Amino acid sequence: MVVKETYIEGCFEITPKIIQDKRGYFFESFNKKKFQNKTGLEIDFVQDNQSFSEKGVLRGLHLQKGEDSQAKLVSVSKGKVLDVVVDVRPNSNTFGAIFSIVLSEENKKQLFVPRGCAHGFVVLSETALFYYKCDNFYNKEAETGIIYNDPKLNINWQLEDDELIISEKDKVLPSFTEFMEQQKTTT
Ligand SMILES: Cc1cn([C@H]2C[C@H](O)[C@@H](COP(=O)(O)OP(=O)(O)O[C@H]3O[C@H](C)C(=O)[C@H](O)[C@H]3O)O2)c(=O)[nH]c1=O
Repeated sequence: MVVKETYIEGCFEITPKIIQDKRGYFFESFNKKKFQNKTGLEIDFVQDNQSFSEKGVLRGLHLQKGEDSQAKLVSVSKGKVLDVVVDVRPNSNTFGAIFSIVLSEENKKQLFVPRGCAHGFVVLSETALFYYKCDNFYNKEAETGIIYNDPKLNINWQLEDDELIISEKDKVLPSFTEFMEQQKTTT
């Protein structure tokens, strides 16, 4: 597997080694020892999630706060998404950095999203099956996030606004500025 650290500190792009034979292909979608050797991180994933979405669905930008924060290993098993990470860790050397990458059934790439980063994706194919591992449990009370179209972040989601399908919950997420203000009061 090839592991490259992105320009967000602790966020890694992972390309698994695909073993082809006459029957098809095989790859290790996660190997704790190899992951630790390549990233230097010892991760214990405790929850796996899957979500299925139609084209234009945008989920995010989400994260869980405080001790409920989650690192995620995200991938796409069917279809194609644009995956986006925003470093909102106040003390990070890459605070405010935005990294985006296409994850797809075809490229089989994975992205490791460190704790404390906001994460989201938009579906570019007709449908997409999104699969991810988390190193902390879901806690609804700890959920927070940033509105997808925050003017300061100015993320290019590659689709027009009228193509996007967004949950009512995500439509009222705070702005980046409001989110950072909220962080100050809770830490
Ligand atoms: C995340 C989660 C949700 N749920 C329940 C809560 C709702 O009844 C339903 C849908 O939840 P939500 O609309 O928050 O799902 P997404 O919009 O896909 O949320 C995810 O989207 C972005 C991309 C992320 O990175 C996060 O992992 C996660 O927030 O599943 C659970 O039961 N367990 C869970 O771990």
